[in-house]
Amino acid sequence: MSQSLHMFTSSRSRYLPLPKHPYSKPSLFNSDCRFSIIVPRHSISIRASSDPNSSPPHVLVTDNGKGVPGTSEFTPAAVSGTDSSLEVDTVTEAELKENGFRSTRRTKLVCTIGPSTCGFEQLESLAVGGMNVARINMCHGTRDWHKQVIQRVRRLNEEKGYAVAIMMDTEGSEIHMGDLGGASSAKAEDGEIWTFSVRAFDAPLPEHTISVNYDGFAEDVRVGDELLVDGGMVRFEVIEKIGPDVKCRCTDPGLMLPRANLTFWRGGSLVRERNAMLPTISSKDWLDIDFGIAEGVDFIAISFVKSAEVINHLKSYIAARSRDSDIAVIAKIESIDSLTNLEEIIRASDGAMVARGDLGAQIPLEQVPSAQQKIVQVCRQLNRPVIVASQLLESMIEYPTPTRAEVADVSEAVRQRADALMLSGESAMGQFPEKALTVLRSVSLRIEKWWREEKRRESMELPEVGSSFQDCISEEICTSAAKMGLLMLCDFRCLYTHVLIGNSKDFDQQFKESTSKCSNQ
Ligand SMILES: Nc1ncnc2c1ncn2[C@@H]1O[C@H](COP(=O)(O)OP(=O)(O)OP(=O)(O)O)[C@@H](O)[C@H]1O
Ligand SMILES: CC(=O)C(=O)O
Ligand SMILES: [K+]
Ligand SMILES: [Mg+2]
Repeated sequence: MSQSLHMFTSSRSRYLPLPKHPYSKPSLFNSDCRFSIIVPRHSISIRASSDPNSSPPHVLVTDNGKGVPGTSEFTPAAVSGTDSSLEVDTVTEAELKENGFRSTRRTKLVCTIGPSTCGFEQLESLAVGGMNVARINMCHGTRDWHKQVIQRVRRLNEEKGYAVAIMMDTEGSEIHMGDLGGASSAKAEDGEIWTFSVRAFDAPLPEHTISVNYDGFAEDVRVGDELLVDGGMVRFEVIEKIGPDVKCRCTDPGLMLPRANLTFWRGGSLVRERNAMLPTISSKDWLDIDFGIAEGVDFIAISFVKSAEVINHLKSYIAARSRDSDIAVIAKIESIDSLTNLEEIIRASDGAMVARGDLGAQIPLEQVPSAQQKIVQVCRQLNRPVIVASQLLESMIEYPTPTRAEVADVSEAVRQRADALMLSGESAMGQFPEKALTVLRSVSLRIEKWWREEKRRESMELPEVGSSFQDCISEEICTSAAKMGLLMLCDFRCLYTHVLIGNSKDFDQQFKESTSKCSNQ
């Protein structure tokens, strides 16, 4: 019975912007929402909760602690939060003032921070541009470098009233290249012969040589295999094995970046030899996780998750390390195993990421869009926030405008109801990080508006209802109750916002309209 409430809350949740205290830890996701409107003789409390540790997700609207209020006449007096004062962050407030509640963006935006964006002013520009989460990728840079970024983001929040969260992304222990001996990139030309080796080299590396982090690489690979760098951005064919060295001929030229991921394919399938046994969380990752806990990051994203077990393990580790920590664990779906165990992984996690970069190196590229759709759908059904990541605006690393295809891709992710979109290289090392963020923001807003205009909000599929007649009745009642609750929540939020930003004269009118709308539903 609770399943349909659960489902409905999650499907609508993205459309409910969260009230935020400027200094509170913001949620990625829009379904944990509690606030009260205090008006003379009434205390209207609205609570939409998806806390997996508490009761099943639900929406509760009460007046003076009882029932759902009817159409009584209220006059606005004050607005206050339940536990602490509730405010929206500066960016949301500016958006509200400019566009009003109906046009406030719901899709959260995640920016990977790298050399292009690590300065205080650059971070501030991203915050102004709507960045909700700053992601630091532990594959790159030192802990001191990341620590500085975290401190700058915290300072921005404290001094300027932003609510930017920090997400730390682990390296994971999949096979990847070394750091190119300090070079920022290496160009492989068509037909060139390169050596991939598990030997340890002193910098600089011999010409056309790449070091590989996985000791079993030379044994696992076979002559004739296809070697893909970064999911196929550059391709090689294995032509010879000489002890620890593997000689390869470049078949698809391109630019290789430091620590790029490596996969090898045989007869059209990904080869998963002993490397499938590599731990999801490496010893370096555990040290990074300790660092993240000590720095109080808001999210830890785990790369190459294979099963729910690793998520549970990490969650108990975090709980043991810091008793009242509320670090959320995000499962990155980027391996074949994570697709196989999708539901149990998402159930165990606080959210998921469709990490299309590595996913596209593990499954054929043409299967990535349907995998994305499936992951987003499972997240909606299990009430977990989901981030769509990688190559959303890849061309904007170099160019100031996106391609039409990229805009269509961003639109599709929003249309699928992803909770958040992520920039990677575009913001980490691209030439136009702010422009890329503007594109994400404006496309998200446009598609959300389109949804509202098309009145598609209701069309989310409900899970299979029980087969017996009695079960159906319960489901129907629950669904209707949830719809009503959410509609009210939406409208109360609207009223709340108007009061908050000083536009309270509409309060009475709007309250009457919204409550009568609810009672007509
Ligand atoms: N902290 C950093 N320092 C230097 N370069 C960085 C940093 N973070 C990201 N980058 C650059 O931006 C690119 C894209 O970043 P991204 O976080 O997507 O990494 P990735 O290497 O593709 O791995 P992942 O699969 O973890 O996303 C990287 O390849 C790297 O060149
Ligand atoms: C984000 C990430 O890890 C990927 O796309 O592979
Ligand atoms: K990573
Ligand atoms: Mg990845």
